[in-house]
Amino acid sequence: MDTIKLVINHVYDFVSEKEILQQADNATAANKALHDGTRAGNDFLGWVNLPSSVTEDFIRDIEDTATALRTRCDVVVVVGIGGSYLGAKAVIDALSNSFDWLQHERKDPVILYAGNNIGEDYLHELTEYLKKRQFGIINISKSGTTTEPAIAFRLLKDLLVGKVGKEEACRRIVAITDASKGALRTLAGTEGYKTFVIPDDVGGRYSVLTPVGLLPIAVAGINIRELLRGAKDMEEATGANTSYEVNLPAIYAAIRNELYRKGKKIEILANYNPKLHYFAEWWKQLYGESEGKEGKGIFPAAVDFTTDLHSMGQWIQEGERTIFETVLSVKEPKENVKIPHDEANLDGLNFLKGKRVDEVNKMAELGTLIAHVDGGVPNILIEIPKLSEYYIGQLIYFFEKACGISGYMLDVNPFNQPGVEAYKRNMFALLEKPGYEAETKAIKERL
Ligand SMILES: O=P(O)(O)OC[C@H]1O[C@](O)(CO)[C@@H](O)[C@@H]1O
Repeated sequence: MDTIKLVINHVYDFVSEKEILQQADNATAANKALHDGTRAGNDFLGWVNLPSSVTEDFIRDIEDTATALRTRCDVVVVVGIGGSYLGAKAVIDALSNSFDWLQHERKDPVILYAGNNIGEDYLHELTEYLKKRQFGIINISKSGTTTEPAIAFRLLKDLLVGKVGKEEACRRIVAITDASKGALRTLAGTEGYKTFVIPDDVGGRYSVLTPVGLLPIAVAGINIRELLRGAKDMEEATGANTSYEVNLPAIYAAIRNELYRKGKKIEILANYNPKLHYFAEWWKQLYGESEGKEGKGIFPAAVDFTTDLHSMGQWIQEGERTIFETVLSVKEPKENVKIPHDEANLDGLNFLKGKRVDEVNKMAELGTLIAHVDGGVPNILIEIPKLSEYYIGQLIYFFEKACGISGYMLDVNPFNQPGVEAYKRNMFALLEKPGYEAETKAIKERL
């Protein structure tokens, strides 16, 4: 299999090859536990064999539903928060034209997002824009009760029904939720929306290869078969019996845990391609919710280079030495743009004339890697041959698998997120939600 590559020699000044090899048993046992279901969170392991268990009927259903939405709508709004939108946005942004929404003669609908914040102006501006568009909605919530998407959906549904009537609105709304529980499942049943199920044993942040990610991605005109093929190849290459030396997620998980033990408490995911910005946002949720608990866990941060070399670059080079970097390096861009000659040469850059822009980017990448390692920042490099459905599929499964292994190596349950409830309880108490009377009284006394 042609594959993404893991380059680890730039951590050797901080973690030796021997120390990495010493983690073989630990990492392999953690990987095996994900397959055998013998550790905490074993009711959330549906993602492990997901790519290889997808059926042709399922893919057709997704593709047909996507075609129906594409036929009826110029704009499709994906309503969801956290794992219910980040995976789709990560893949769509990685594989689309950066100026997609400005293209006039489009064959694919514009994909917009709502329900991932409670910004009043955002919702107003979105609904104003949609008034003039033929739009549809993919409403995604595993629990079916999350406040942010529920508020956005109320507004968008009212707008759509008012604009095209109940019957046509029903054809343009798809609900993706739990098989039987939650408000969204009930609503979809009453209204007769087309629905897809988020499997019980797949948590939100591991759900990009379920309808949660696949439907919006297919609506955007991206080939989900290739995405799944990439993920499936990575699933096969990282099975329970794969030996540690060639099991990329196991090695990545082991290194980051060794670095953490040595005081590297923050991992910065860096990219040199602006299309990967949201991939890092997806990754941040995956690792942050999975590992940040019981007073433990690497803090996942992200930067877009070279943009952020002109802002965060100073901190990374010379700030507190508690960080390491994982760099996403795309080998081959899709296009070929050469730097032109300039007669006046006022910027002194004629020495670059005729060179590809990517050559400059690659030298910035290499120069940064050397500088950061010299400055005490270990670097892990993930080489991606090109931004395609196939390699993004590999990368998704690679990071999911590594996250499960890493969480088990850290000795936490990587599949729960109890801490997220704290803000919700306070918000509901402050909003005087029925049933929260005691909490309302208690919190108001603290104000
Ligand atoms: O799909 P739901 O149930 O609306 O949840 C959305 C997100 O909210 C969280 O549950 C945290 O509150 C995430 O884990 C999840 O991805």
